[in-house]
Formats: sequence, C-alpha cells, structure tokens
Amino acid sequence: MNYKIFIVEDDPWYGEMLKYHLEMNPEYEITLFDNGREVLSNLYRKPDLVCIDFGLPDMNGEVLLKRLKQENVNLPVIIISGQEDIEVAVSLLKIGARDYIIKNDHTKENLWQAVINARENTILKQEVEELKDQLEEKFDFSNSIIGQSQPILKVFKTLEKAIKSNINVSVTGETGTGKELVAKAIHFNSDRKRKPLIAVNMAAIPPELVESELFGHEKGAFTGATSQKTGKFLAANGGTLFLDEIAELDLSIQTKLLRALQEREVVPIGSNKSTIFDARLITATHKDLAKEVQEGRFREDLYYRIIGLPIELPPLRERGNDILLLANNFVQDYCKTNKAGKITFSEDAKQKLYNYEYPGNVRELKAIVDLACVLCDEDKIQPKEISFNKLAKDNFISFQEKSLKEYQTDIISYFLNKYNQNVVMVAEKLSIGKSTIYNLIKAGDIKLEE
Ligand SMILES: Nc1ncnc2c1ncn2[C@@H]1O[C@H](COP(=O)(O)OP(=O)(O)OP(=O)(O)O)[C@@H](O)[C@H]1O
Repeated sequence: MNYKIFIVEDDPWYGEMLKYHLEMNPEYEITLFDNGREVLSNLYRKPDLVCIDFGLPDMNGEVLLKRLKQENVNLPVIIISGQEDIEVAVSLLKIGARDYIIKNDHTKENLWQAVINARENTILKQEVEELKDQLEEKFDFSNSIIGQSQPILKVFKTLEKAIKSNINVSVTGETGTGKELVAKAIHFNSDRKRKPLIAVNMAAIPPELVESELFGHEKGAFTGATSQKTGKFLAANGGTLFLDEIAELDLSIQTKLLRALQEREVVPIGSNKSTIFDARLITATHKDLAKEVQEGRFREDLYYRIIGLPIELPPLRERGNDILLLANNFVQDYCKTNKAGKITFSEDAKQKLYNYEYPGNVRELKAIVDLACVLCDEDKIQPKEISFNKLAKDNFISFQEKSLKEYQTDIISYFLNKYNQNVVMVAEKLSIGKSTIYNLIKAGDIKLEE
C-alpha cells in the first residue's frame, strides 16, 4: 500500500523540488499544498505523514502542528524550517513534531531519512499494538489457565474480583502451581493491560542489589553504579509489579519496601528526590507467609500491606480431573508446536498420570507429557512412555546413605554441570522452581562454577 505524504510549502519551486526527490521512492504518494488551511481540510484523505514549512503565510508552523495533533495525535509531522533556532526546534518536538529539519544544502537527504524513520516508527508502533492484542488474547484467563475442578473454579472467582479492582494481590501455592501465570492473567485482563507488567524474582537477586533493582540508583551512588538506573517500581508505572518469592526479602529491604508502599513513592539510591509511582502490586511465594511472620522472618506490617486479596493455588494432586484436562492440552500444544499428527493417551496411561503426586505440580506434568510425546512411537501414549523423573532417582539413590536434602543438592549440582550452569534449564529439566535452585545457591549448598 502506498505511503501518503502531504507536503505544505508556500514556495512552489521548493515544494516541487521536495516532491520530486521523495517520489524517487515509488511507494510514496505525495500531495503538495501551499497553505495550512488547505491541508487541514484535506485530512479526511488520511495522510500517513505531513511535512510542513514552518513559515507559512496563513498559519505559523506551531499553530498548524497543534491543529494537526488535535485531529490525530498519532499523525507524524516533520517540520522544515529556514531558522536554526534550537529553542523553537525543542518546543516543536515537545508538542509532538516527529522531526525538525533545517533548510540548507542537505534538506533533501535529511528529509529522505526523516521519512524513513517516521515510517519505521509507525510500523513498530503498529506491531507493538498487535503484539499487545495477541498477549491479551493469550492471557484471557479462560484460555490460559486450564482447569474445571472445584478448587480452580474458586480461584477463577477470586481472579474476577482481582481483575475488577486495583487491590494488591498475594498469590501462594507450591512450586509450579501457576503463580506467575495468575499474575499475568490479572495484569492482562485488568485496565492496566496496555502498560508494563514487570516481574522480579527476589530469590534470583543478590541481597546487596535488591534495593537498586527495585528503586533504582543515581550514577555514582555506589561502586559499580556507572550509570543512572531506573528501578522496577518506576518501570512498572501505570502497570503491574510482580514480586515473586517475596518471602526471600531481607528484613532491611522489607523495611524499605514497606516505606515505599506506604508513601506510594520511591527514592533511588544516591538521590534525595522521591518519585510517586502508580503500579499495582502482585506478590507470590511458595512459603506460608503468616508462618514467616510468626517466626520473625517477615515483617508483620509489611505482611498486612501486601496481603490484599489472597489467592491460594491448590497443588495439582488436589485438582482431580484437571490433571487429564491439562495433559490433553499439553499434548495438543506439543502437536501444534512440532507439527505432529494427533496424539492421544491410552486408558492405562491416563490412569498412571492420574495416580501420581506431582511434587512439581503443573510444570512437572508438562515436562512429563512433553517427554511422553517425544517417546511415543504411534499416535497413542502408553504407560511405559510416562516417566516420573526416575532417571535422576536411579542414578543417585544407590551411592551411599544420605539425607533427602543432600540427595537433592547432589542431583541439582549434577544437572547444573551437565547443562552448563544454566539454572533456568535445570529448573525446567527437574520440574522444580528456579527459586529452589537460587535458594540453595544463596544458602551456599550449591556453588555455580565460573
Ligand atoms: N492451570 C494451568 N493451565 C495451564 N498451564 C499452567 C497452569 N498452571 C501452570 N501452568 C504452566 O505451568 C508452568 C509453571 O507455572 P508458573 O511458572 O506460573 O508456576 P509458579 O507457581 O510461578 O512456579 P514457581 O513457584 O516455581 O516460580 C508454566 O509453564 C505455566 O504456563
């Protein structure tokens, strides 16, 4: 489709010259106007871009720019001006001009590039909007969170309430029960869906960096702060901040977090200026926060601040038939992604899936089903193709008598070595939360090799 450009220039020779030059790209459809009023009355023709001469006889460039922006705030406008006044240029850019070009020997080339930039910018914006639409569809929670069991239907009811309000939400549940998925579903179904969703895993950040990660820092605020950094609170402005593994926060940071939440403002490290933020807070943990409070590891006042609307995700073993519903969905996903023909489960395979405990919950079920799809020779999965992480158990259990925790550490270390110290991949392979590994690293039980 042609890219429609309006040029408004009262000097006919100069206008023709610009038109001639831009028409070298056959995709550009150029229309010339010699005054502001005429271009305004032709906006119904929906130009993709308008280039205006700053010194038009009937309307100065600033007035025309404002009128164009009133009509269509997204319309890119390039100003071409005879004067090199930086202040004028800056004020026009602030009002919304896309570019400011001076009339000199390079105008043609500069305009050519400015049009390319403006067009690319529009395409990028359109792509972002399309991606946002796709995300919304993806996280329409009836599509993304699979389940029809009573405990999950109860969760859906609470989710509806969370979506309609702006209240803080705290999600609890064992590893792999879908806490992050729930946070996404709330964000992408709420009024904040077009603004950022920023997720931070507290267990993954070294304690000394948490404050700067959350609140930001000024350049030179501490050794290593070579440039200014925006914290996650401000990055999430207008949207949602998801603090995963909140129970892992140090008590000193808990105090700072509490202050920020009470005042609704943050102060970056090294700054004396506070900035108001507007982000909805969703927190998650696999721990029992109330117990953490009782045992003195979590501040009571912070607990009451963040608890808001609690959502407790049931373990998969308590979701009955959802196990098979989820398994079928994962098989379909597998077939779609791998362009495979239809695969189903034999009755015995279903029974085997149904009877298992799933300590790694939905994440573990997905890994089991994916593997079964790979292993199955025909179009029906048999019980022998369903394996419950037996490999790790068989290899490690016979070495010597150890505690369960020691076995766990051995297994994780083994996999970290095997997969090049890639925590995310090992978590996926073992169907455990990344945070479980990060916690062991933090506690010094496991050391990542260089
Ligand atoms: N009800 C569900 N329907 C479909 N997929 C689900 C469901 N619950 C979880 N999943 C999938 O299971 C995986 C794990 O979910 P998620 O990361 O949200 O769990 P989590 O509770 O945040 O885990 P962790 O505590 O380890 O961080 C993801 O791939 C997610 O999409």
